[in-house]
Amino acid sequence: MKTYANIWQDIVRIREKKPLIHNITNMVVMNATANALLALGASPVMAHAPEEVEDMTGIAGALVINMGTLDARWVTSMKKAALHAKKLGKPVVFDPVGVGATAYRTQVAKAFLEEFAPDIVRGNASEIMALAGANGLTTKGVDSSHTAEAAHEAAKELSEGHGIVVVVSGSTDYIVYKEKIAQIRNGMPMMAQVTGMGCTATALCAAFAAVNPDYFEAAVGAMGVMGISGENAGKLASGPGSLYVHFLDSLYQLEEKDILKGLKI
Ligand SMILES: Nc1ncnc2c1ncn2[C@@H]1O[C@H](COP(=O)(O)OP(=O)(O)O)[C@@H](O)[C@H]1O
Ligand SMILES: Cc1ncsc1CCOP(=O)(O)O
Ligand SMILES: [Mg+2]
Repeated sequence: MKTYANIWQDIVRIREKKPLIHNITNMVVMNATANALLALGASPVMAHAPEEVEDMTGIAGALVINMGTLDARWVTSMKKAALHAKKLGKPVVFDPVGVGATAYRTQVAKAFLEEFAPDIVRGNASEIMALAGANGLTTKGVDSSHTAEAAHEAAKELSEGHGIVVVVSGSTDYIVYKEKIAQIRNGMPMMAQVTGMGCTATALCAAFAAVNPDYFEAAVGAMGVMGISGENAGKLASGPGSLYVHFLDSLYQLEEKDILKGLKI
């Protein structure tokens, strides 16, 4: 199957080009996602001042918009950066963290989706269902209370409605683009007990999108690499703390054979 070769080619490109990934992300995961991008081979920068986001997006290979710790000033920055990225044709990857938990998050996420049609949206099942659904669906916070299986119809609806790639993460990851769907069954359950793993998946989608203009393929690559690295880390970890450390090491040490032998797509 060609998928593994495409993924490996993208990893090689990321390691060679070290694309700058501009992250407007939440305060919980800044360090974790920067480390994961570095371990993969990309070059992260976290910058959210409205005075500089356009300049930063201008020199980046992709933009991550993550609404984990929202406030009004950050929303201004997110919109400015996204508008600029769209103008320049650079990929925008959106993580609607906690959408559905509060009216503010839901309003901001839906407005962002309508206004900018980000190239890739990555969320957990509850978030994708809340983003697609009527105003009624609520989420508990940032963790999912639904299975990814329950959300793939919602993902399809969002993808078709906005012409974007939608990723639902979980025990199986679903990557959806209109009528196309890929399922990845890598990873391990303890990944959900390390904060920032979802945000890391989103950041990796941006790194892959910076080197591969086929954003469906890019998202498949990112989720495959997340899952394989998580699985490899899980073999060495004794709890969430060591899982995180081994995850970074596994990402850094990825070899072609890990993709060839490990990818469950
Ligand atoms: N039960 C599970 N089995 C395997 N992988 C999982 C499981 N739960 C989460 N993951 C993986 O952990 C990463 C984060 O996903 P998830 O926990 O759904 O995101 P979030 O942190 O946004 O809630 C993804 O790469 C996903 O594939
Ligand atoms: C705990 C928390 N609170 C606001 S953002 C955040 C991090 C969420 O990260 P992830 O969705 O990757 O687990
Ligand atoms: Mg999340």
